[in-house]
Amino acid sequence: MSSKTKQTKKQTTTTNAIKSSRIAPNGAKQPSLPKWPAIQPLVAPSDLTLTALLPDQVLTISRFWTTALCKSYVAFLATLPLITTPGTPQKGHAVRVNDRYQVEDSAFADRLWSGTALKELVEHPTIDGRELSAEDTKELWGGEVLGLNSNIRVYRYSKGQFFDQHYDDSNIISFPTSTSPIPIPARTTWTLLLYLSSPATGCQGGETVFYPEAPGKRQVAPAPVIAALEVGMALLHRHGKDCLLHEGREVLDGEKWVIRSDLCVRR
Ligand SMILES: O=C(O)CCC(=O)C(=O)O
Ligand SMILES: [Fe+2]
Repeated sequence: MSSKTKQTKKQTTTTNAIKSSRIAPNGAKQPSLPKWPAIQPLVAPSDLTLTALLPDQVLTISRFWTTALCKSYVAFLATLPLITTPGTPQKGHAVRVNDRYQVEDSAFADRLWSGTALKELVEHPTIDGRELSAEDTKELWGGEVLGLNSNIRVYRYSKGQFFDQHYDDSNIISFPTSTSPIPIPARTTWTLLLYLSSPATGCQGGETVFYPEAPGKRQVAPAPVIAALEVGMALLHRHGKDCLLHEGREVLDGEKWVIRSDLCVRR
């Protein structure tokens, strides 16, 4: 078999999870979208809360997705055409060794936002039992939150793979809405990581570690903050100019699956 035929064969086997290609209003062919499974079963929003792993910087939501949902998603995500990132990164980018899949999917971003507890928890946050005022909420997220970035990223780290120390950039985007053909000018302010794996699914290592800065020149930096993997846990951390140096530690055994997006605020 020639390499071309091989490639075609591979593509047809991997596109089963993906809808056939779309045509944009201007007639341009757009890449196809995954047929994401239903986001259920879920825990009721009233049974979930935000916890500060590092106040004002790193927040988590345990059981954001149920174990059953994570399991069905991992089975689905494994059918997507994931691409192994090169070991040598672009200039200025962190060494990131994992398999990843990336897609612009505003409909899925919206399901992940309003079809789960996330919208409620972000719009009316209670952190460690403390309810935030509307003003504090706006300050926390860096503006009026519109929803999630349609840039959806899926990561699979196998044994030996990791994401070296780096900062996440804030991005300027156009936020699509169903109510208007004109998108809203927006920017991303916080990274969302949704963990689908943990030691309970056979994944060892792979923790996300944050390195807080020393409060002053002559002071020592606080100890690193370690987010241990938990199936179904969502983690939000500030990015852009307020991003802490962080990394995804090497996976020592099993696989680590993550879905990534970002919070978007009105510009
Ligand atoms: O996978 C992780 O633990 C970290 C991922 C990350 O830092 C990123 O997506 O920018
Ligand atoms: Fe990051």
